[in-house]
Amino acid sequence: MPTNIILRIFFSRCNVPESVVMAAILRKYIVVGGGVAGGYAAREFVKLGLQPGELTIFSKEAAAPYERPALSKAYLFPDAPARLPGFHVCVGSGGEKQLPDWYAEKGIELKLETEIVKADVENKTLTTNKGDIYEYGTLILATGSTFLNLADFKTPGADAKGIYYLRDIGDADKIVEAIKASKGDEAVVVGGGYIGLELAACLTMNKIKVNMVFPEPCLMPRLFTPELASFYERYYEGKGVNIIKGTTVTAFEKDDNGHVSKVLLKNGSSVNSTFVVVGVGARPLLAPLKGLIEEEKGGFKVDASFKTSNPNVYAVGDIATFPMKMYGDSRRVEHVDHARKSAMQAVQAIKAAEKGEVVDEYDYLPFFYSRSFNLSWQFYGDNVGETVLWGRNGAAASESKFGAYWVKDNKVMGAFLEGGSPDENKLIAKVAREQPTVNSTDELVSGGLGFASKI
Ligand SMILES: Cc1cc2nc3c(=O)[nH]c(=O)nc-3n(C[C@H](O)[C@H](O)[C@H](O)COP(=O)(O)OP(=O)(O)OC[C@H]3O[C@@H](n4cnc5c(N)ncnc54)[C@H](O)[C@@H]3O)c2cc1C
Ligand SMILES: NC(=O)c1ccc[n+]([C@@H]2O[C@H](COP(=O)([O-])OP(=O)(O)OC[C@H]3O[C@@H](n4cnc5c(N)ncnc54)[C@H](O)[C@@H]3O)[C@@H](O)[C@H]2O)c1
Ligand SMILES: O=C1O[C@H]([C@@H](O)CO)C(O)=C1O
Repeated sequence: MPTNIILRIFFSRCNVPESVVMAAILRKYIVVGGGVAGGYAAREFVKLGLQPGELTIFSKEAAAPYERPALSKAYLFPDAPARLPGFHVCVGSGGEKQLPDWYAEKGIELKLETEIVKADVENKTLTTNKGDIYEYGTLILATGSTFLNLADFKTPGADAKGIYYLRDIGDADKIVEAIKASKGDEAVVVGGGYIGLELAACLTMNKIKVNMVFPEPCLMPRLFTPELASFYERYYEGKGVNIIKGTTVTAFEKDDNGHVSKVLLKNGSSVNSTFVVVGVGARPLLAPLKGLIEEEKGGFKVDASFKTSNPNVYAVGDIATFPMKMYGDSRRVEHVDHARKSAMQAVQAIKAAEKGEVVDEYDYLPFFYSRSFNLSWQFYGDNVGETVLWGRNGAAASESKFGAYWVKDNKVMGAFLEGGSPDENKLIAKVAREQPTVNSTDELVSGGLGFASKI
């Protein structure tokens, strides 16, 4: 038994408080969560000046921070799949690859496979699952999200073997093994959001017949309009994906070994399948600070520098509900671009505060994207108001570019582009940022990308 635990048992019997027993390890900065935001926060600390021993990062995962988006894309490719160390942060945004040695060289303590299980914001301490107690000067929470599990919805048979979820590299490795083991059986992908879209493509690329099941009338309902969705649905069907819309899974049947054998649907039909991937949404991970910090819209409420209701605690990435300056409201965003930028903003704010300075408010332009098969789309801004599609027929015929603008009160609020080059994507980002006024939507339809190039 480790000495600290023996000591704790001894002192607890003498009624001595734990905080007196355990000398806390003091750190100027602590980051809880070694995902995307954790990795980008580390880089920003180094950039702005960090002394060895000032920063500890805790991660439940065994791998140093990596670019999570790769897991539902190149990690699952049949040929030349991406593997670590190839996609450690910050390569996803064109930065240096931070291997574990990078953290050691910079004097950063990277505690992998270490979960923070308890927090005390009054004494500014954190307790790890190994029983160590750390005391922070400033804490950055970057714990991200976890997947919603069908077992949480009490779907019968949801505990069957052969049902997979995807959040981290361990999950991705299980899917890779299942792909290798699959012998011509059909797969079911549950959910028509990001995971559904990207996993249906990856499994198909691995020559697995995919049935996609989702409750909405069209794919990617969070963003796509029915017309946009119909292009992607037709494209996927052309690749052999069977799309089953407007229904959900009611139960999974198992074989004698407890392995999934059949997926039963609410519409009365069923699919014989031994391989199921579920992507039905995510839930932000607020533990172990839940209850200790003010919440809003399901996340920790932060100001424009990502400071929470506790002045020593910042929250970034998926778990932060932040003021969206452009739209005058507050939002939580579960996308990588925001994870990177919010982490950088928080570190800049922390360092500025030490000098009695303040940073500019976070002024975020929402940016979402996905890649699957030979498709690649980007969206910037706010998907509110009327949607104006351009170039759509050309796209269906030749895979040439097409896009959409969202217009509200005569202002272009959002812009979408399929198949854009980096420069073209910058053009649509500019439109969403500048929100130009349009008198008639005709100029958007006829102008297409040309409209964006004039802004
Ligand atoms: C498969 C997949 C693909 C994606 N693809 C895209 C994409 O293409 N484009 C896009 O914009 N977004 C994408 N996203 C979303 C994007 O990856 C997330 O928004 C982003 O990773 C959030 O960063 P984060 O640092 O807040 O959380 P995460 O990157 O999830 O990191 C959180 C880390 O904290 C750890 N942790 C949690 N609790 C504790 C604790 N108590 N103690 C210690 N460690 C803890 C977790 O294990 C994890 O390592 C994808 C997400 C997934 C799951
Ligand atoms: N390219 C990207 O940005 C990207 C890629 C992968 C994952 N992610 C992130 O990972 C997280 C998880 O992604 P996701 O795709 O699971 O979430 P999502 O919110 O994108 O999609 C959830 C989908 O689940 C479906 N659904 C909901 N309840 C259901 C039910 N009971 N039965 C069947 N289907 C149901 C719906 O079709 C819904 O669109 C999100 O935070 C997402 O932003 C992002
Ligand atoms: O942002 C991203 O980072 C990874 C990859 O580019 C890292 O090499 C990926 O697939 C993204 O979409």
